[in-house]
Amino acid sequence: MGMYDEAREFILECFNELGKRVEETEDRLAAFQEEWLQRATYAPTYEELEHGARMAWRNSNRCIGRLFWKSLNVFDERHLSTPDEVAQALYRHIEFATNAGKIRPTITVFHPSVRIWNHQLVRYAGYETERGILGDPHSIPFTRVCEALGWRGKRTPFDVLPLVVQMNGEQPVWFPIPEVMVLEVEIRHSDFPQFEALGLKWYAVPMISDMALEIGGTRYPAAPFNGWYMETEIGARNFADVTRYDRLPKVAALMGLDTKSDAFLWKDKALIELNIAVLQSFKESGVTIVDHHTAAKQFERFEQIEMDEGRKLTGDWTWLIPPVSPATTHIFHRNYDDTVVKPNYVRQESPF
Ligand code: HEM
Ligand SMILES: N/C(=N/c1cccc(CO[C@@H]2CCNC2)c1)c1cccs1
Repeated sequence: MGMYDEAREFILECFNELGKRVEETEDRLAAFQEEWLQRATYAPTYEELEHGARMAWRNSNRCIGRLFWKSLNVFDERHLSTPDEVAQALYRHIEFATNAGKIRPTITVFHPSVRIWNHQLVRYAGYETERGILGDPHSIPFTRVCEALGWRGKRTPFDVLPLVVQMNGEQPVWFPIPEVMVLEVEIRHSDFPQFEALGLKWYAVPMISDMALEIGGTRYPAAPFNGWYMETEIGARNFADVTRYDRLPKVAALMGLDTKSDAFLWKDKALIELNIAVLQSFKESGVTIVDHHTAAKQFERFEQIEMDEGRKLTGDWTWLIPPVSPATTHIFHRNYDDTVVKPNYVRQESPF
């Protein structure tokens, strides 16, 4: 479908969902057609951008957190034209979304010529050293890019990477994130005092900055969005994956588990306690987080509401099931139509 039709169809769907009167819709369509004749492009109004960003979340097949799609906070920063202004808007996003731990799901939309090279606004650096890998292995390529641009990491396991902003395909510019702006949670476990000795911590707010927002055929390559974490993302993947922080053996050791045979299910015991530790620590620190059982129940309510409101639910089962105890959720026992509906958030090729 061409851009004209995609834009027209979006305006019709958006105005219908917003309960606009026929006259308003006709006026908007006339204005859109006039603009199309003049410039052959479609620039959503703020209202269309706000509702379009919310529809895109509602259409994110891999997202278990979609129940709250209507509450997304939308900042329109499409008028900014310098890297410094973009950096300031990103600082404002980080502070507003973090909200001292009471996390607010938020998106900031920049002009189509802006590109943010970070995978997430806050993420830890990764280094390959003679004595092995330090930090987050997933960040090794991007950390190299940051150091090539002049940034220098302290080489701790948790160095917060700088923001890297590119305008019009030009040379990217890096900006440090003030430490005071980055809320982090130290991981402890009430039943295992030695847990603290692992020195584990994680940042409070996941803010994806490398996906494009597509609305009515218009693409925004820089549209960072955040929600809050589901604990398994940190406890079962970031800390547990062998290709990430790989901490299960250390957790098993402090729990005094016998790790000589897989059949003792020591990895499974360590995994559960690590996820309990993440949940306890975030809750104790007053930082919003959701467990995978509650998240699945919220998603079930989302499924029901979509049915009630006459929309066809789409989803990607392989991502919707949690990585811990998936078969204890309703998601595991049903299937989902993975059709891609627009507006949506789409992956884009790496800029480096
Ligand atoms: C409010 C709390 C939220 C929770 C708990 C949540 C949870 C999740 C989880 C667990 C994943 C899978 C991530 C992975 O396995 O790596 C995911 C994917 C995703 N979420 Fe959500 N989410 C939330 C809010 C949002 C918001 C606000 C947006 C956008 C406005 C969003 C858009 C997406 C997208 C696009 C994906 C797929 C990413 C990809 O394909 O790489 N989510 N979500
Ligand atoms: N809780 C979250 N989790 C994620 C949501 C989307 C993507 C990701 C990270 O995806 C990476 C690529 C594949 N797994 C890690 C994590 C959110 C981030 C932003 C809004 S909610």
